[in-house]
Amino acid sequence: MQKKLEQYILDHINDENPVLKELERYTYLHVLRPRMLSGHLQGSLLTMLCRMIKPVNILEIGTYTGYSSICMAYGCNDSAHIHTIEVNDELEHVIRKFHKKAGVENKITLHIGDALKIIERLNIDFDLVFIDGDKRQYPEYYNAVLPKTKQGGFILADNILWDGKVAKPNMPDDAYTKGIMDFNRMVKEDTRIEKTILPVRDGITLICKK
Ligand SMILES: C[S@@+](CC[C@H](N)C(=O)[O-])C[C@H]1O[C@@H](n2cnc3c(N)ncnc32)[C@H](O)[C@@H]1O
Repeated sequence: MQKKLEQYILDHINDENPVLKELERYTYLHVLRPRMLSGHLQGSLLTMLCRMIKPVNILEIGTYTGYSSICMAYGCNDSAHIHTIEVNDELEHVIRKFHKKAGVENKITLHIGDALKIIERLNIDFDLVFIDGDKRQYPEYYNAVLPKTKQGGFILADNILWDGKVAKPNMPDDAYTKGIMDFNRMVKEDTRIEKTILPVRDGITLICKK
C-alpha cells in the first residue's frame, strides 16, 4: 500500500527533470549506496522550499552525487549561491559533470573535504542549510551551522526518522541511530529555534532560527 501511495504521489507532482532522472540512473548503476540520493519527491520539495524561502546563501553538508544540490539550485534565482560539501573525493567528477549538465555549475561551489573543517573556514551567513552528511555527526553539524545561520534563516535535516529506528521500543544503540537521536533531542530542547518534522521519505526536520 505504501508503495502504491508513493507512486500515486509521484504521478501527481511535476515530472522529474531529465538531467535529475539521468543522474539518479547513473547513481544506481555506478555508485555505492544509491539509496542515499534524495530522489524525486524529496528533491521537488527542496526545489519548492527554495522557491518559498528565496535564499541567497545556501549550505549543504553531504553532496553525494549532486542530486539535492541541483534541486535546490533549480529553485533559486540567479543571485543565490550554494556551498556544498562532500568528503568522498571519488565522487567529485560525477558531481561536477552533473552540475554542468544541469546548467547550475555557476550557482554552486563544491568543497571536497570534511564538512566540520570547511564550515569553520566559511565566513558566510546562510539563509538555508541542508544537513545530509554522516548521521553520527549531526549534533556537531548543528552546533557548527546554527551560529552561521541568519536570524529567520532555516536549517533542514534529512533522515531524522532513520528508517523508524528512532521510535523502536528497544532502541538500537549503533552510532548512527544514537547520532540522529541526540540531534533530535538537541533540536527539541533548543529554545533559540522553532521546529517541526515532515514525515517525508526518511523524515526531514525543518528548523527556523528565531
Ligand atoms: C545521504 S548522502 C547525501 C545525499 C545528497 N544530499 C542527496 O540528496 O543526493 C551523505 C553524503 O555525506 C557525505 N559525508 C559524510 N561525512 C561527511 C563529512 N564529514 N563531510 C562532508 N561530507 C560527508 C558522504 O560521503 C555522502 O556522500
